[in-house]
Amino acid sequence: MDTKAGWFEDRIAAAVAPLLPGFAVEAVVEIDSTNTELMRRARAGRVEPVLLVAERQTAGRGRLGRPWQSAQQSEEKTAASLTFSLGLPLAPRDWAGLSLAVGVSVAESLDPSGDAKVALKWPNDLWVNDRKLAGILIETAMPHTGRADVPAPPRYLVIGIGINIGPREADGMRTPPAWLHQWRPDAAAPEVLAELAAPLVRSVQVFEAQGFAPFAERFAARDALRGREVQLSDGSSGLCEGVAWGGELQVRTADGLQLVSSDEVSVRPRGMAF
Ligand SMILES: O=C(O)CCCC[C@@H]1SC[C@@H]2NC(=O)N[C@@H]21
Repeated sequence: MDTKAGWFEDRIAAAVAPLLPGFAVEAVVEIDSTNTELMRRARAGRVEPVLLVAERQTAGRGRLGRPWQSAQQSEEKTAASLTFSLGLPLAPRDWAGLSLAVGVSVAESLDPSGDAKVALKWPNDLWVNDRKLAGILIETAMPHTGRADVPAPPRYLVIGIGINIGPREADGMRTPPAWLHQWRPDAAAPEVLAELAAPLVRSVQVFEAQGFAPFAERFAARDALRGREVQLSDGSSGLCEGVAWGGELQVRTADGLQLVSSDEVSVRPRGMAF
């Protein structure tokens, strides 16, 4: 982990740290993966609330074991990607729909008016015109106290988010990229993080108390798949009827209405390759 202070780290400290009381805000130049680092810490018993931001990741990870490659950094003082993880202990009654609630929060921060058409592609991508702007990787660790008579704290949640800020090549991505500078040419990663960090923490707290229900209509308003023919990675296909109250995708196939959970399959609008 390269923690040498630079412009990026200074700006994160100045712009973001004051907005997140109770969280350690850490910015590093280079790391393997911000998610991997917070999961390592949690397994070692370090379960404090933290926001870890990296200017570069050398082994960024996406869902289903896929790599997450950040956009190429430019020569100027602008990070082409925003990559960070938020870690905190959490004890919701039900975890279903958490990644959707996180997506709603980030989409609303990046595009409050909806004019930029930032859409949510179930279960955890942000799209603009069917191009991937951002991805979300949620992981949890079960901290252990090492003593049978001492109850374990709630699960430690790690929310990793990668956002394309500047232009990037498709470079093997499954979905062609979109980037924030397409509609906000002057946006810089530290300030973007400052816009979305506090609403994200609030959203996670709302989710812990109330589950997915407060986010369901907001998800529906940005649902990229509802009303479209979709294909699942298990080969079946059908008409997407939006997201159920439990966060599952509803797909009407020849066999009837299927409730698809995110662990089972990937989904694409028909005609797009997996
Ligand atoms: O698209 C996906 O499948 C999810 C991508 C998540 C990428 C972010 S970048 C910050 C954090 N660290 C990682 O290694 N992954 C997440």
